[in-house]
Amino acid sequence: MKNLTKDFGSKRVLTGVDLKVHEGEIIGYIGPNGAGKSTTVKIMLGLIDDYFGDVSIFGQDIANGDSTYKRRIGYVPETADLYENLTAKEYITFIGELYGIEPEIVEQKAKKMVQLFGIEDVYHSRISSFSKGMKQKVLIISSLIHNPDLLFLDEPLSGLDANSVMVVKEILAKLAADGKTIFYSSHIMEVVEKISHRIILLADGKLVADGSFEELREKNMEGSLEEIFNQLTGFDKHKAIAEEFVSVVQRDVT
Ligand SMILES: Nc1ncnc2c1ncn2[C@@H]1O[C@H](COP(=O)(O)OP(=O)(O)OP(=O)(O)O)[C@@H](O)[C@H]1O
Repeated sequence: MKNLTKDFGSKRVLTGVDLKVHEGEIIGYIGPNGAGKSTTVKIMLGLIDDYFGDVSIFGQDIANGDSTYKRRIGYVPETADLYENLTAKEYITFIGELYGIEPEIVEQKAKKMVQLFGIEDVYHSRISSFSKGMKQKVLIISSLIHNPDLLFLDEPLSGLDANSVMVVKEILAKLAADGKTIFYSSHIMEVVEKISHRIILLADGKLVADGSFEELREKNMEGSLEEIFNQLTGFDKHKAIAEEFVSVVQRDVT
């Protein structure tokens, strides 16, 4: 991205973002609510096209009208509209076929991936009957079924149990070792700290930090990523806010 700038009406939500990402990197993509993370991801996915600046993916300017680069991208959105009337099998094979995979191949892959995620019992059930974690597994499988080179994950572990979290973390490490590039957006700093090779912090539409966790710590920032996040975003009021909030909760309601 070069000088990426985006306005929604009169509001500037991204201001001159410059970013170069390499193959095999797991990028912890973090920032306060409303910082502009989803907006940058949507621009890279081609879902928002009226922006200023340049965005190139796989060496190609995404504004050149050729959208074939999207075939090499996988995406787990924070909130997804799954077609819940479909069964897991129908949904995953539908997504796979949209990416141009042969039906027999997508079915074989889907069956095996569902089995590895421990949801084979509900493979033929409608997604509407699934728990949150089961839906999340369907989303993760769908994002990977076409073996993408670039992955955008927004709170991908949401709703997953502790065992499944371990499996997904291992999958991401393995994919990155195989040269896949992963944008990992999350507000769970402990996980971002552990899995990211590089952490990028966006605040108020600007890039305010970029480096490995160790590099961020060396730059006079102490403690965990959560504490570094607090320092970089100038936030130290959590206790005062919590106290005031509880005092409002406790006000008489009669
Ligand atoms: N379609 C839209 N129309 C107008 N404003 C928008 C639109 N989409 C996003 N915004 C604004 O752009 C800013 C950045 O939003 P964005 O969703 O990119 O933030 P985010 O970093 O992903 O936040 P979160 O962590 O809460 O998901 C916010 O001020 C938001 O209100």
